[in-house]
Amino acid sequence: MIKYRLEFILGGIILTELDSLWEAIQNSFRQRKSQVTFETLIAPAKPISLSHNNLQIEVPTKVHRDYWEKNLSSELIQAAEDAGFSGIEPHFILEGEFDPYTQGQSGDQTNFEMDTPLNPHYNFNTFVVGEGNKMAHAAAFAVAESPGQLYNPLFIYGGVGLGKTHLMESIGNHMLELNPSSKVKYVTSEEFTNDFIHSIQNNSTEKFREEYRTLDLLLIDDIQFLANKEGTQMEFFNTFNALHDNKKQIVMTSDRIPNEIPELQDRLVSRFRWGLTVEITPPDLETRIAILRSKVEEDHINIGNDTLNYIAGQIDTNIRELEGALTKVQAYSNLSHEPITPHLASQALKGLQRSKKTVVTVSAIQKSVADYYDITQADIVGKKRVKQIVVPRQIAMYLSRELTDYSLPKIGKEFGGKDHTTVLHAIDKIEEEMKSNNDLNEQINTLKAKLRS
Ligand SMILES: Nc1ncnc2c1ncn2[C@@H]1O[C@H](COP(=O)(O)OP(=O)(O)OP(=O)(O)O)[C@@H](O)[C@H]1O
Repeated sequence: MIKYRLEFILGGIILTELDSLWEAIQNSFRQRKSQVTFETLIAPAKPISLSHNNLQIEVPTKVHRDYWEKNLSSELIQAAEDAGFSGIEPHFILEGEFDPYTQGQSGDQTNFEMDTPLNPHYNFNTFVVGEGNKMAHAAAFAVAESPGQLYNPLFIYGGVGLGKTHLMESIGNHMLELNPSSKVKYVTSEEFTNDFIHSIQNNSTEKFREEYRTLDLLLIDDIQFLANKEGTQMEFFNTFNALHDNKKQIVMTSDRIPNEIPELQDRLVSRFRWGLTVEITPPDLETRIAILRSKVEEDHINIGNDTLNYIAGQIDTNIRELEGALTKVQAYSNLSHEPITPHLASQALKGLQRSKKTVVTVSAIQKSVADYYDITQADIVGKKRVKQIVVPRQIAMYLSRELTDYSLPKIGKEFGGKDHTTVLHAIDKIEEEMKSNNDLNEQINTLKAKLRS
């Protein structure tokens, strides 16, 4: 089961996002439910995988599944959100129902054979096209129709929760629809890294290469996390070349353009720019309303246009947050037994400030801080220990915590793979210094204002 987890190997210690999420969910239920409920109905559930907000949970019986679906789902989503994982979608699977072989996955210990299955919901039909994503959508569709022929690689970049993964997986699903025997693989760059590390540990690099270099379509998500990973970059370079030489399609996503990815080898940067680089920008109001409308129609939820307009007006950047807001309103209505109206939505979304945090990306913060202190973004995410760089780096970490929803480990990763304790230490240092240093307060306020404008 552990094979399906997202693993982050840091100096021999394996931390999983899934573990920390599950622990937070369990703690929340432990506090709020009676001991007997917890032990009988909650504790037997086991997390299986977390992939792009899709949380798969295994339960032993149908009774458990019904109970989780009817009584615990909303609380689970809220507990996850409180722990910094917004927009989690739980799926419950009966024990024994999940068969890795039927998922096209082998049962041996070699991690690279464990593909993350494509999410069937992520297809072109469910993707709402608007001003901010129409170019990316057109390019993705063209690539899905003629893989390897037009834009290779296709590089999609943009802020958090704007639909990069949805679009990328749509290419995979469309291609499989047109040609079911195509060999399609979706991985995050972290999964690629872990697969590679496992293949070295298991003396199976040949198998790894065979797996990756014979694909028709490689979808690789969040490529920015290849930053600082020399060995994996080299392997990816060779994988890229093998696929490209054979006219096999490569699609990548990132939160920034290739040359802004810190410590990415120049030869990779130049290859990433061989094809087409397209941006997804935050949706305008009309698109946000259209996304909400399509979601309620799909889920057969009865919500009036005035409420949808209200919700879309409240969340103006991140589509994952937008979907989370809709779920929150529904949950609020279910719990209070009141119909969904704009007034109820305003009550349900009272604590919205958290959502608005994600307006700014960590990369934008790093860039602003670097510009402000006249150093480079690479300095900010690098390892240099001189004071002129260390303090701005700590300020950037502090602002990342203040202005985004990122957890400490996630912030650490954005800063060249630093440990979460380093991030915590930086934040503590800045907070302490701010108590007595007016200049620093002023600088931080200026940066905040700039980033929020
Ligand atoms: N244009 C769209 N139409 C319909 N749904 C969308 C659209 N864009 C995004 N979504 C939905 O918003 C949610 C977040 O999208 P997705 O995970 O693809 O974002 P992302 O850009 O990959 O985020 P991250 O940067 O965190 O990886 C998903 O549930 C997705 O289906």
